[in-house]
Amino acid sequence: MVPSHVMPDIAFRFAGRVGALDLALSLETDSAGIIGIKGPSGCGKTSLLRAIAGLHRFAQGYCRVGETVWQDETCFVPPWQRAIGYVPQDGGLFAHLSVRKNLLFGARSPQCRGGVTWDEVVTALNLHPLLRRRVHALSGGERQRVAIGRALLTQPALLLMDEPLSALDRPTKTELIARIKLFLEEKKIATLHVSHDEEETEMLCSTVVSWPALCGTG
Ligand SMILES: Nc1ncnc2c1ncn2[C@@H]1O[C@H](COP(=O)(O)OP(=O)(O)OP(=O)(O)O)[C@@H](O)[C@H]1O
Repeated sequence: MVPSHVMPDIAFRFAGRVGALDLALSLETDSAGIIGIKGPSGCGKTSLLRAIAGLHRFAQGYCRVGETVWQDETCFVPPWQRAIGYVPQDGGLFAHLSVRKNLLFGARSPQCRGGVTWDEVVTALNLHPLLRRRVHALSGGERQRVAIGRALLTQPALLLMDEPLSALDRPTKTELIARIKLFLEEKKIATLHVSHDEEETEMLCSTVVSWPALCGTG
């Protein structure tokens, strides 16, 4: 297994308003690994992932992954130019397309740089039986596997996962977590993972950051 210290480090500091909340968040890591983010409902975890993805712009922000700066006082890199794989809470799949076409959409992303192959992703997430299916005919857990696969195929430097396994039963989830963890570590994909399931977080993540530790330091 490849040690997590070879993954790119992450540094961010955001401050600003989301809805009725004033948020100040910061985190700096020497080695990113798979970082779990815990916190009460509504504290801003999704907003944080959206800010890192470039989908929400805090009034003040700084965000760097490895050597690459995505936001600071002088620059704001648009979402499509960030090497991000984002798995939103609802999966964000295209309902009118097949699973194969959803996955290909990730693979065709302009941020592709190689490293993660189609076969590896399809095998790791056991997507072979689903490839011809339409998204609207999938179960919630199947959709989540496809959403993770699509995000991985974009060859992300940073993977953002928001409740990615919430629709899975415990045995399936346990098996999938082991496969995903191995995959992310082998491919050195730094990851931020949000979940209310403490067991999931404990199994998947190398580090867990609680919301109070993230807040008030920005
Ligand atoms: N587009 C929006 N407009 C206004 N308020 C918003 C918007 N998005 C989120 N909020 C508010 O910002 C706060 C943080 O929301 P966010 O979804 O980031 O929290 P969360 O920690 O991910 O919650 P959960 O664990 O329930 O998913 C909440 O009070 C929410 O109501």
